Amino acid sequence: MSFAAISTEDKQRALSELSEVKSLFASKGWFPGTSGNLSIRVGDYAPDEFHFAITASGKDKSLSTPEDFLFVDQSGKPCETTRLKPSAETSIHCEIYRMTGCGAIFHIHSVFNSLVSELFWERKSIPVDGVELIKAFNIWDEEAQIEIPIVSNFAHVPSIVPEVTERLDPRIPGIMLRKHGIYAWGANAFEAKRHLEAFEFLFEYVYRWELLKRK
Ligand SMILES: CSC[C@@H](O)[C@@H](O)C(=O)COP(=O)(O)O
Ligand SMILES: [Zn+2]
Repeated sequence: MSFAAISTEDKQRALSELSEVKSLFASKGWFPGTSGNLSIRVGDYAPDEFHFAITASGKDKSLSTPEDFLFVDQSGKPCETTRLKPSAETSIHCEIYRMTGCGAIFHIHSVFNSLVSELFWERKSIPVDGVELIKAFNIWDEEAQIEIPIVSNFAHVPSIVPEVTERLDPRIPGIMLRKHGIYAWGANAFEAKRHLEAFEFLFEYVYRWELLKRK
């Protein structure tokens, strides 16, 4: 499906959902120092052709302006003429959409997600054992145990992508970048938000529990 074939209503809906999520996450302090990026897919999906709206790079994400978002294609190229630059991390969004066919991807930096990414770096994943909020990922096993993958954080963002390809676990709707932040996704914005909120709760839990155990 070409970008032109996607209805204006669908594009507008994606932009207003992004705007709503951005304000909410900003109110939680989830975009310190212009960090973080958000995207929502529009139109039909095929692994080799899809489109999504994404936050423009380097903006103060606690503000609402007419220049907050732009549309890009599956290779991260803008779909329309614009002076806006897509997020510096667009290639990671492209790869997650390509691999999962999801509908929305939200990325934030927080102190707890950065701490646990380093705490468990040698293990290459963050273990979570039997915490109720694992159910937010649609994992309903009694005392479920999950591992959230951690990948390297390189200054050259495209170099991060092959590790995402290798480590993404279809059962877990998130991947952590070392000492950087979490990417969470879902079928739509509602689900991606639920997943991100659950991850952040679990990271704080895991961090505090590790400290208690080590006392
Ligand atoms: C300003 S520090 C954060 C950035 O380096 C990056 O990790 C980030 O999340 C935001 O980049 P952006 O290009 O605005 O999407
Ligand atoms: Zn980031």
